[in-house]
Amino acid sequence: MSSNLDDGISFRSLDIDDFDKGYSECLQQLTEAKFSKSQFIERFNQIKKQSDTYFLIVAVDVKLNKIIGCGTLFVEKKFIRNCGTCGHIEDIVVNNNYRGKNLGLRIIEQLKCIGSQAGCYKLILDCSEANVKFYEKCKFEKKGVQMSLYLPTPKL
Ligand SMILES: CC(=O)SCCNC(=O)CCNC(=O)[C@H](O)C(C)(C)COP(=O)(O)OP(=O)(O)OC[C@H]1O[C@@H](n2cnc3c(N)ncnc32)[C@H](O)[C@@H]1OP(=O)(O)O
Repeated sequence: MSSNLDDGISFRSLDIDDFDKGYSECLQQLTEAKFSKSQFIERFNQIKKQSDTYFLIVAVDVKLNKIIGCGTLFVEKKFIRNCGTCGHIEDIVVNNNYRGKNLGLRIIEQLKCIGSQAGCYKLILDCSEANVKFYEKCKFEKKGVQMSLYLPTPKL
């Protein structure tokens, strides 16, 4: 998966070299996302083994060779809906300096396309009220209520 309109931004799958291109820094504009290079490589390799389940894409400023946006599609195989497949959109972020140029929209378009090819009957996501308008522009509609329960995580 790779696409490049003539604006110096390319879209492609996350690569093992992307730690050095600012993947963590990009994610830090969404939430806490500090991890070492070895943690990145370990997690990257775990994800890579499930290549029909995890689709992580990045937007790259080609001139700077720097990651300026990213997004994830997680594909869930279900029993309901005739053993249907549901896509979960996660961790969408565009670098501050590149917002408002339709990059977020283009990341979502890429994930929609991947979801469609993976046979998803729907794509769902959780977001804050502040991002509702953005996702409506991406043709999502408000449905249901988001609920969370944070669990104590074991120290590894
Ligand atoms: C499932 C999740 O991951 S939820 C978490 C979402 N990510 C974050 O909150 C991280 C911080 N925010 C960001 O990274 C960015 O602001 C994003 C990803 C939400 C949007 O990315 P951008 O590249 O700036 O959005 P983009 O330019 O593609 O906007 C598309 C349209 O939505 C509109 N839009 C974007 N954000 C907003 C907003 N917060 N409120 C209202 N409209 C918005 C734009 O004006 C544009 O409309 P237009 O086509 O009429 O001009």
